[in-house]
Amino acid sequence: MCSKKYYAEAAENNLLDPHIRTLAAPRVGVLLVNLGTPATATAGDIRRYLAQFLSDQRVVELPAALWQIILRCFVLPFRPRKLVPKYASIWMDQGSPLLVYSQAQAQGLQQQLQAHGHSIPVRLAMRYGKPAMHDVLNELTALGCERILMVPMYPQYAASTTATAVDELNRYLRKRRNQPETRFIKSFCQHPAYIQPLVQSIQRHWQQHGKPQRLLLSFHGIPRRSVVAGDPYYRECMLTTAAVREALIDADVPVFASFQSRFGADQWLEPYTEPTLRQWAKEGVQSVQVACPGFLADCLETLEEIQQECRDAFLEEGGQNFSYIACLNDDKDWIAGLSDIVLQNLGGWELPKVTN
Ligand SMILES: C=CC1=C(C)c2cc3[nH]c(cc4nc(cc5[nH]c(cc1n2)c(C)c5CCC(=O)O)C(CCC(=O)O)=C4C)c(C)c3C=C
Ligand SMILES: [Fe+2]
Ligand SMILES: [Fe+2]
Repeated sequence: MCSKKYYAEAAENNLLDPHIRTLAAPRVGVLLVNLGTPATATAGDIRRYLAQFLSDQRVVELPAALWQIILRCFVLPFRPRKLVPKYASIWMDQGSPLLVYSQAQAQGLQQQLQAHGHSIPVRLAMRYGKPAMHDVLNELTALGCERILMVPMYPQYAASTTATAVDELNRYLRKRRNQPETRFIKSFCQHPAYIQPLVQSIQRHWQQHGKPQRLLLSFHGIPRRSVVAGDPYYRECMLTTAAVREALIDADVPVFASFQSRFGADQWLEPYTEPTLRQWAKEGVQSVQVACPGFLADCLETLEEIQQECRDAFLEEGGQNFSYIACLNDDKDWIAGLSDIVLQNLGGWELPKVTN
C-alpha cells in the first residue's frame, strides 16, 4: 500500500489522532473500594443503602426469594428508623465518617505515590451507594488508565466484603469492549506495612491514656457457617491478632480477639464483643481498651457500637475505665504503609513518572 493511501485511511479511522500516544506506557490507576454508607442520616437514605447492601447474595446467603420477603417485610420497614439516631450521633460536618476517612486515604495515597515520583490517579469507590464503582471505573478509564489495581479496604478477606467488590469489578469489565487490565489485592492481614502503623497507633494511645489491663481487638463478625464453608476470614483475623500480640509482647498487656455487629438469627463468629466486655467487667477487670483492626476507617460499627454501646455495657457491669482506639483513618504512617502495599502490588507494571 502506498504511504499516501495508508495515511489517508489511517486518518479516516482516527489512527492519527494526536492524542494517541502509541509509545507511551499504559496509564495505571488505583481504585480503593470500601463498603458504602448512607448519603444522609435520614430514614429514606438509610433504607436505600440497606436495600442495596442487604440484597447482595454475597452478604446474606439465604435463598433470594425468601430473603427478599424477610428483607422487605421485616427489616426495611423498621431498621432504618432505628439507625437514624445512631448515624446522627456519628455524622461529621463533611458527611459519613466512613466516606470522609476513606476519601482522605485515597487523597493521601495519591500524594504519597506522587512523593515517590509516580503519577498515578487514585480514586475511592463504594460497593454500595456512592461513589458507585461503575462511575469511578468510568472516570479512571476516561483518564486513560488501561491498568487498574483495585484495593478493597479490608485487611482480612471475606466473601461478604472483598469477593463482592471483585464480582462488581467483573460485572463492569463484562460490559466493556476495550477492557482495562485489572488486578486486586486479596488481603494484607499480616503485612508489616499494615501491622506496624496499627501497633504504633496502639502505643501512641498508651502514651496518652496509659496501658489497660486488657486489649481487645474487635473484628466485624460474619456467620459461622461462612467460615465452615471455606471463608478464610476467621483465620485472617487470628493472623492479625497474632501479629499485633507479637509486636506488643514486651508491653505485658494481654491481647484478645472478638467479633461484633452480629446481624440476623444465625450463629456468628465468637466470642461476641459486647458479652465479652460485660463478662470481663463482672470478673473484676477494671480497664480495657478496644481497637477495631478490621476497619481502616471509623464508621457506625466502631464509633457507635464500640465507642458508645460497648463502653456503656462495660461501665454498666462495673468496669471503671474504657477507651476506644481510633481506626487508622488518615494516619500518616498508615498512608505510607498503604502506598508500600500498593507499590508492591503494582510490580511489573511500568509506572508513569511525575513530570514537572
Ligand atoms: C470490615 C468488614 C466487614 C464485614 C466482614 C462485614 C460483614 C457483614 N456486615 C453485615 C451487615 C451489616 N453491616 C453493616 C455496616 C457495616 N459493615 C461494615 C464492614 C463489614 N461488614 C462497615 C464498614 C459498616 C459501616 C457502614 C457505615 O455506614 O458506617 C450494616 C449496617 C448497619 C446496621 O444495620 O447495623 C449491616 C446491616 C453482614 C450481614 C455481614 C456478613 C455476612
Ligand atoms: Fe457489616
Ligand atoms: Fe452494628
